[in-house]
Amino acid sequence: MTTTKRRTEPEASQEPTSLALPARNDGIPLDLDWVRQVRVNRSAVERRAATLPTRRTVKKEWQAAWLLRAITCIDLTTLAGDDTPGNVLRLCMKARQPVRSDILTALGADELQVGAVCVYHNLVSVAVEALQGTTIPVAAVSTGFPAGQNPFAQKLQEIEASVQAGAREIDIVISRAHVLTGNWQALYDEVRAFRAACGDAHMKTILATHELATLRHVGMASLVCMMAGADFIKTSTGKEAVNATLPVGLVMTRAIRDYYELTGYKVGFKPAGGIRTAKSALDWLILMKEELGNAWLNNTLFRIGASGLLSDIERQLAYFVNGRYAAAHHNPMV
Ligand SMILES: O=C[C@H](O)COP(=O)(O)O
Repeated sequence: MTTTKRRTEPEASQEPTSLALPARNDGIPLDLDWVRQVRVNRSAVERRAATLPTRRTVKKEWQAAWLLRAITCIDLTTLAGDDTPGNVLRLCMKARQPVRSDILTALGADELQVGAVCVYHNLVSVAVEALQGTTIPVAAVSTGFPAGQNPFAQKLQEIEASVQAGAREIDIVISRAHVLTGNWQALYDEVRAFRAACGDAHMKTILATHELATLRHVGMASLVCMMAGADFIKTSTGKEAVNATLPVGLVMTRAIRDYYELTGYKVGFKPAGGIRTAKSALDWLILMKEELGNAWLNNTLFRIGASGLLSDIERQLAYFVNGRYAAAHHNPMV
């Protein structure tokens, strides 16, 4: 993505030395000139995305270390019609101890936990209770997830109810119609209102990129959502026909870079949907390192939304430790 804007004074410290939370993105007034300047060269983006997985070879103990890092960035998710308090409880147990202790010990790793547990609103209180005594936040999908076709007032109430129930992170969906009709002011106002309703809860803004028609729209919507105060921008609900892809990730991370260079705010990135293999988790980590640098390689600025990824990562770690794959029942998901 190319834009011509640049921040005039670079921030003094570019790389964090600890995992202290970055300053929250307060947003800025809607800058329509900047939004309209966005251009995306689709074939260049696709070429670059295709080379990303080949740019770094991460093997052996380095691969194990990267996979452990990936686990700490997972928003461990269940968003199914047949979710019950029981399977959310089991998911929370997994979130507390995502990898078998014998494998962790063999890797010389400390205790490990995932980035968050992500559920539908009605199961927030179950997850909050199950995670008591940990620092793992509960994230709630909201605003008429996944289609976002509920009345606006109802969307605000849903956010407020999830925050009230203890969700510390809210994954909202945008109205795709605002993007498809070029109504950037409406998108800005909507996301700004969602951010106000979130209060202290961090807001991840789901673009549902596959439904935005073009990569340019993805870049424009990313910018508008950040201007409106998104703490994270997120690719997909996991329910679109195509979910997180590297070309979309490239456009969104470059929008994050442009926004940071102009405003000084670090906005996080969350690819979600269809990410199921350890190999793909490595690809996403490589994208983050290449496009945004080490500052974005931790769970304050990077999450992977996934329901099935952890099983494969645990399987690969077991292989690294034991030299053979464990049977599926040795690493149950829930
Ligand atoms: O936000 C997370 C996604 O809904 C998870 O999608 P997934 O089930 O394809 O991993």
